[in-house]
Amino acid sequence: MTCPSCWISFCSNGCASLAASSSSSHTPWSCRALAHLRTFAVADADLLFQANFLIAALNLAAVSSPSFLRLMSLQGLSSENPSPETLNLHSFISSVPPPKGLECGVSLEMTSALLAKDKQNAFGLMEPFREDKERSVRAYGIYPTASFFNHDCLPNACRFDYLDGPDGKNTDIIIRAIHDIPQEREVCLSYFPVNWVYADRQRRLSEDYGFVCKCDRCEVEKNWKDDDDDDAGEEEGMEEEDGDDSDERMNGSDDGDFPHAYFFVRYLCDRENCGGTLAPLPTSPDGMPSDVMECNVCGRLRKEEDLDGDGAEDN
Ligand SMILES: C[S@@+](CC[C@H](N)C(=O)[O-])C[C@H]1O[C@@H](n2cnc3c(N)ncnc32)[C@H](O)[C@@H]1O
Repeated sequence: MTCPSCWISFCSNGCASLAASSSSSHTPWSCRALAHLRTFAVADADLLFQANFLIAALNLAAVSSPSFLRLMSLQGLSSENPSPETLNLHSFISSVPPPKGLECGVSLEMTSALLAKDKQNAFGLMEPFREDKERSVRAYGIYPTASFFNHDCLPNACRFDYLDGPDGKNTDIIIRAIHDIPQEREVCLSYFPVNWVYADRQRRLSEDYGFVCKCDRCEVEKNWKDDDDDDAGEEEGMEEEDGDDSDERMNGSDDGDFPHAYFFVRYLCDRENCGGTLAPLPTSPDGMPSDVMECNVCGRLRKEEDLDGDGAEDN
């Protein structure tokens, strides 16, 4: 179903009327802004996503001031030297009359801060996994509570979503522990697939999140030669590891150069082109932990005892 004013598509009439309700995403203001966006020369798809984010964020100021303030409280500051893309997006958004609640207009500082919050906090919900095709992002969302999770290149929790699952249109995300987490240990996610090599991880963390990662894994991998790095996430490299001593390696007590082999063998999905992370299904209603692991990308289920030879957990 297509909105006749801005030409945005909805999956059904119900979805369109929900979006058009007074407290939701498709208000008269956002419809006008989206129509204006169609006439504005936006250079590429990434800028278009960001322009859509700015419209959704500013619309939030009109429909729910507490939600907008919550968004503004998330990590991500305006830049002192805005990029040409930020200037371009600001020139678009400031050419739309501001929404209710922001009558004094949208400053360059606010545009820049909103874009930083988007970059540092948005979760990309992916289209369903297919072995023969690289997945692309299906939707972006900001989940302000989940935004508090910091990153670790060997995370102890991971995110599941079921956007195209049996319930349909389910935009919830679920964070599950990958293994038992010792008391007082921080719960961390990986902001991208765990099998990315050191250089790619550092680049993404520096460009999009503004920090240099010094986690245990990076401290080991920064000393690897480039060709070692290329092998890090590949199955051959992992399969060469002997499962019997991998607990010791995970604890860093081995002087080998792949102390995280245990994590890769046990918690990385080995399905072709998947790269997902495995975590146990939720506990049963009577509190019994599940021994079935689910992949957060392809959804494959596997019994814990089938994952490796020793079946032991170190935490
Ligand atoms: C989604 S937020 C995470 C929560 C944030 N630390 C907070 O207090 O609101 C992402 C930002 O947290 C910081 N961050 C996350 N993981 C980090 C890490 N391992 N080391 C340093 N900073 C990290 C970076 O500033 C990053 O841009």
